[in-house]
Amino acid sequence: NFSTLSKVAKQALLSTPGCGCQPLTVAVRNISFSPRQVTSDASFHSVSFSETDHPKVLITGGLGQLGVGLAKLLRKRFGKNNVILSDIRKPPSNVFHSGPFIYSDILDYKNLREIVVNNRITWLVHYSALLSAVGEANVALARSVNITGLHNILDIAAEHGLRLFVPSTIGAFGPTSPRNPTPDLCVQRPRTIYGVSKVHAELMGEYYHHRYGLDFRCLRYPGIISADSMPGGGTTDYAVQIFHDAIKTGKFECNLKPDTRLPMMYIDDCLRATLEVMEAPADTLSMRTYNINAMSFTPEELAQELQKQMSELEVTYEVDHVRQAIADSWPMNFDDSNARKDWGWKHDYDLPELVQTMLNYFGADTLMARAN
Ligand SMILES: NC(=O)C1=CN([C@@H]2O[C@H](COP(=O)(O)OP(=O)(O)OC[C@H]3O[C@@H](n4cnc5c(N)ncnc54)[C@H](O)[C@@H]3O)[C@@H](O)[C@H]2O)C=CC1
Ligand SMILES: CC(=O)[C@H](N)C(=O)O
Repeated sequence: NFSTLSKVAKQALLSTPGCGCQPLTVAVRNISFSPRQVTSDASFHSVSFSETDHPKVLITGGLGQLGVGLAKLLRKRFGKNNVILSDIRKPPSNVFHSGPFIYSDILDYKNLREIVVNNRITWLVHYSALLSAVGEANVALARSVNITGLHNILDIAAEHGLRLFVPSTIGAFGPTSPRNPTPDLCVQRPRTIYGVSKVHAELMGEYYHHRYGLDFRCLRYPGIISADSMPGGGTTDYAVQIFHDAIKTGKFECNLKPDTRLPMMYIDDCLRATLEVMEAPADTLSMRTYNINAMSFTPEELAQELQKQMSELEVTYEVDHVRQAIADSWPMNFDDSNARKDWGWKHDYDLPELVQTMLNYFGADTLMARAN
């Protein structure tokens, strides 16, 4: 009946909107229109930039492929002690000694809140996630980390007036999206838990922005290629592994078909884009979620570019059907014209510069030694 229904509805309104496990505050539970203690001008009780010289940044999931590099870039800009890396894994000693590191499990709402409060955090970069291939291998964990964890992050950010960056991905598109090129706004029906969770993150972040004034910023990254950090279990991992195997053995077995075209980017471009969009004045952002891109290539094209310098490199193909199906549903080319127009996005690395930079990192000496 109506009275039971309205009791249930009231209960739902009064319960915690975020993690579902820890109440935000007593005040939150008495305000049905907001997920947090205060509304849009939340920053009055947190530290704003005008009060400090620099933002105080927390990076979650910081020990993956991208976090350590981002911490390095942000520390150069804002000072070593203003950027805290966090993860649930034990940091290698060089990372531990290079700046502040803290344990943080994004599924633990109270732990997150304690870190944000004790360190007077003003920017949150949320990198924790399970990527596309590992996500398919463990859907329950991916759902929990990528969706429940994101809810905690959104509520913490809203409650404390933080500027929040959450990366999305080319994987947020699916087989019914236009693939060549894929614009910012189009059908998004991904077929992986990773993609579903990232569309959810985009929509929730934008909803919190419009509803509660959360300063949410999101870039859809292409596959990222780095030399000094390994990818965490995605579909684009081959484009990193090929360099390691080429240098070590002169051979590479690719798990995608030779003509699988995907958007890609060198890590320095990706991290710079992240800093640039975080620093962009709010009035330059006509959207809160942007595609960014640098290049698009196939395994065959990448191998050919490498073979220009390592003519003896042998590439064979042994297709992984899970990864291939994912790649076949993703964009082939990414339209990032809005990012270029609104906040001046411009990539530095195309395929030849990428390959040269990666080979330089691994050392011309190693290559020479192999050639002789
Ligand atoms: N690397 C790439 O090619 C791309 C990455 N992205 C996004 O960028 C972000 C960072 O990516 P990567 O560094 O490559 O990911 P990664 O898989 O290398 O690292 C993710 C990190 O999250 C941590 N993590 C897992 N569960 C956690 C929990 N409960 N609490 C705290 N941390 C937890 C892991 O320990 C790991 O260090 C992710 O959100 C990813 O979706 C988006 C597109 C491309
Ligand atoms: C493109 C991504 O999001 C990631 N590298 C993956 O392949 O899962």
